[in-house]
Order: sequence, then C-alpha cells, then structure tokens
Amino acid sequence: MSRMSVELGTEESRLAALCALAQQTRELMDAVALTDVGEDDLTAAHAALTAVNERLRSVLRQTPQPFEIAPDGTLRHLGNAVTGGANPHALPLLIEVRDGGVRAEVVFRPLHEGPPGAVHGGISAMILDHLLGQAVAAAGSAGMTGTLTVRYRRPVPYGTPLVATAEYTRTEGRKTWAEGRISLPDGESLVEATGLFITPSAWIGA
Ligand SMILES: CCCCCCCCCCCCCC(=O)SCCNC(=O)CCNC(=O)[C@H](O)C(C)(C)COP(=O)(O)OP(=O)(O)OC[C@H]1O[C@@H](n2cnc3c(N)ncnc32)[C@H](O)[C@@H]1OP(=O)(O)O
Repeated sequence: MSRMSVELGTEESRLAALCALAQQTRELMDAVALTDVGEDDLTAAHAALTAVNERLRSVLRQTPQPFEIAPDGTLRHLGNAVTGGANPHALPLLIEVRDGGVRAEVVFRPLHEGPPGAVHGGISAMILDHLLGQAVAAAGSAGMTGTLTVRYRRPVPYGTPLVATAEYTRTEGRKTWAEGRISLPDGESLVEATGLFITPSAWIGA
C-alpha cells in the first residue's frame, strides 16, 4: 500500500500510515534480533520504545484490521498474521492467484530462526497453512484448516529468495484438500504440506 497514491487525511491515508508503521516495526524487530550495541544503547532504546508503546496504546481497537474490500475492489486483510500489511508479524506475503493455484515469493529473515541458521519449522508450517488455505479459497471452497501435514525435507534458509506454491487438489462435500511446498528458485523442494480444509457448517447454513 503506497502512501503516495492516496489522498491525505482519508481513512486510506491513515491505513497507509499504519502499514508504514508496521514495516518500520518489522525492521525494528530485525534490529532487536541482531543488534550487538552496548547496554547504554539498549537501555536508551528501551526507554524510547516505552514512550512509543504508550502513545500507540492510548487508543486501541478490539481486533486487528478486518477483511474488507479495498478501494481497488480487491479483498484485503491488513490484520492477517501472514499477509497483513498492517500486522508487524506478517512477512507480509504477497500472494498471486493463478490457474489452479497460488504462488508467493518469500525471503525469511534471521528473526524467523528456529534451529541455528535455519527457519523455525512452525514458521514454514504457518506459511504453508496460509497458502493451502488461499488455494482452497481460490478454488471456491473457503474453509478452516482441519489437518495440516508437513514434511521437512531440507533446512529452510533465511536471507535467500524462496518460492512458496500451493494447489487445490479435490473436494468431498464440505472437505477440500490442497498441497503445497516451499522451494529454492531452482525448484528443489525444502518443505511440503498437504492439508484438509473444512467449510464450517455455519458458513453455509448447513
Ligand atoms: C471469510 C472468507 C474466508 C476467505 C479465506 C481467504 C484465505 C485465507 C487463508 C487462511 C488459511 C489459514 C487457515 C487457518 O489458519 S484456520 C485456523 C486453524 N483451524 C481452526 O481453528 C479450525 C478449528 N476447528 C473448527 O472450527 C471446526 O472443528 C471445523 C470447522 C474444522 C469443523 O467443524 P464443523 O462443525 O463445520 O464440522 P463437523 O464437526 O460437522 O465435521 C464435518 C466433517 O469434517 C470432519 N472433521 C471435522 N474436523 C476435522 C479435523 N480437524 N480433521 C479432519 N476431519 C475433521 C468430521 O469428521 C466430519 O466428517 P464426516 O463425518 O462428515 O466424514
């Protein structure tokens, strides 16, 4: 979301400012994960962040930014933990929907470390859960994850451009299956997942 492309003083410009703050916060989290400054600098940074924290907490929402239709007509979820531009936890992942599946380029960061020098398996699983869910939604059967099975074939590096893809496989009633993977650019698969997504009865009034 570009701050340059929206009129100032509108809700869209406020959201653009929020996304810019989220991006700055991601960079802050990266800095905290890697900083090697001395104790004086750490103490000063702590004091500065305490003041920022108090300022932001002076007016709080009950929940993150919701699913909504953006001005360009697309569905967006700025509060989502994987794709949300306004969520500092999100990479954020930009997902491209194409025939029979979805695709995203991913660069994990040192912040995502699990085993030394590699990405935490839960982070890879989260990305794949989301991509599989998005493939299922793109196929017209949106649902909640019922089961997710992950096979870790190789350690996932951070700081390296990777590709995550997922495809819808089949549907039986309210159950839909999908599969996906995180791969090196040359196609070597690092992590693979299959998932069952269930459209809750409440969503379809069944
Ligand atoms: C809003 C628009 C959305 C757009 C999405 C954009 C993409 C976003 C992508 C985001 C992606 C991120 C996604 C996330 O992070 S989703 C977050 C993680 N998942 C959850 O929190 C799900 C929590 N569970 C539930 O809500 C319910 O239990 C569900 C909805 C799953 C089923 O409750 P419901 O009351 O509806 O179903 P039922 O009990 O009548 O059972 C029906 C059938 O299903 C079978 N079954 C049930 N559970 C399981 C299970 N766990 N494994 C295997 N099978 C299971 C059951 O045996 C039965 O089979 P059968 O006897 O008929 O053969």
